[in-house]
Amino acid sequence: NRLRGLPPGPTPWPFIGNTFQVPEDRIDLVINEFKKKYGGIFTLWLPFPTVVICDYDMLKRNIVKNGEAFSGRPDTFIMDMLVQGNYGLFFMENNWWKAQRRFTTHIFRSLGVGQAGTQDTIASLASGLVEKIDEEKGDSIELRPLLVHVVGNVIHKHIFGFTREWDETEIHDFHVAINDVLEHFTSPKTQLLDAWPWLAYLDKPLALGIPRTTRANDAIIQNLEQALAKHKSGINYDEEPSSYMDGFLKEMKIRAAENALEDGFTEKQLIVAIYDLYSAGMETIIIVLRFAFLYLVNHPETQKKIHEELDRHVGRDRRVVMDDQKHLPYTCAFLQEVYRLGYVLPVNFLRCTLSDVEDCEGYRLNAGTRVIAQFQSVHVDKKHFADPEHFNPDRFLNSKGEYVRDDRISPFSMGKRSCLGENLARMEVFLYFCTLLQNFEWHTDGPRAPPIDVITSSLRAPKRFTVRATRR
Ligand code: HEM
Repeated sequence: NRLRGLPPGPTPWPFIGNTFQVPEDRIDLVINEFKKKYGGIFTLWLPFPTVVICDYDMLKRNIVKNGEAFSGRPDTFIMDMLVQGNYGLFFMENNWWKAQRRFTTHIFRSLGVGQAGTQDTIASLASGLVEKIDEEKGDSIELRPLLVHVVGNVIHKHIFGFTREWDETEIHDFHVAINDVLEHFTSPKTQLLDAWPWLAYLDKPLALGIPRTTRANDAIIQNLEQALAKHKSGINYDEEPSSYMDGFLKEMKIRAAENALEDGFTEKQLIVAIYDLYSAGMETIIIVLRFAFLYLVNHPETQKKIHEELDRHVGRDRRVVMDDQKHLPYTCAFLQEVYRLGYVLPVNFLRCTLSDVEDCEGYRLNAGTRVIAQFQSVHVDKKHFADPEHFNPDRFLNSKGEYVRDDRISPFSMGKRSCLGENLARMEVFLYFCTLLQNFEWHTDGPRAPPIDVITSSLRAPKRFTVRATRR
């Protein structure tokens, strides 16, 4: 590291670097250990030298203030294997990315994301969810499959223009397949393949899971291609787009007429962009909501306060809307605490520098250096949060009981590559959570609350747990 002018870090092994010192099921915890030893910036060889930035001020100074330089994504073996290159919204690192990101933000806004349109979609799905939970009559329930349907349907509606019924299986099938694809997606072991692609032949001994990943990936692509073919045959180009797919196809047509296809408006890009939106917009939100209910039943005093607040400001008859946030400080503080401890990505997606960075905390990073903006470390940093492992929403209320939004909690990351779906995700989490609390009292399923145990792979989620809900 010294020879290359990189920040210090644990000694790498030849060929494999630090790969086996950062096991994927504890990667966030190991990074926090290295932070104690090396500080807020250090180098891990995975197996390419990768600069990890995990201190709040350092993240602000570099990832945010020098955002453009830190907005690249490296080429990876896994993306080549799955979609034969850097397509889609996550991993595109070329001039297309800006145009694609701008287009997606624009079309989402025109479809009502962050506004009344999406709020209505969520409200209608939430009332279906309440009915489903009612049918259980206080019996033991696992929230996950129910959430797959309602959360999956929101992104499905925005992408395809319609929702699916409870007895249709498409959304659940996608959910199963995407979880297979994501199993080892960001694992340091998978990154070994970036340097040594032939290691793919050692799939079994290295437990890389490649056959399962490719099987699930092929099924997803095939389904999306079929959906696209069906959609194309029914589209009316003269109408306002009612879905992402419509909007994209219309944009393709306009650009073809103007001979301006250079920003990547192709069918291949459409398929992978939908793949990204669908996968990013489903399991992440489900996990946050599951964390919310797990903490809720572990801290019954919080449920009482949220119920009181909802009864006082919303009542039990009208539906909850985003504007209610102003009057629900405790609920907002509770959810911010859930976002703090229930971070969904154990390790952030890889970035790389697009240009030479002369001074990154005293080090010079060449263009193309891999970087991890590890905001999760800040969430549990003692310097920022007293007793960080303890779940305590009160930390986000001031002396007047008002909610204080805290920039140090950044579950959607920061800088130019921060989450594109943040508004949609925050809306879903708030509306689904509040609707379920407005209608039900939540209990542990058994004498003791389920432990706060997590499973970590590319995503970090609570282990399976069940709860009971009784009508209020
Ligand atoms: C609670 C839910 C969610 C969480 C915690 C989350 C978190 C994240 C994080 C940490 C990143 C990586 C940023 C980086 O590289 O620094 C990201 C990127 C992204 N997210 Fe989300 N996300 C969520 C929901 C969504 C939703 C609902 C969508 C879309 C509908 C979405 C679409 C994306 C996309 C497209 C990117 C890539 C952005 C880029 O590279 O320019 N996410 N998200």
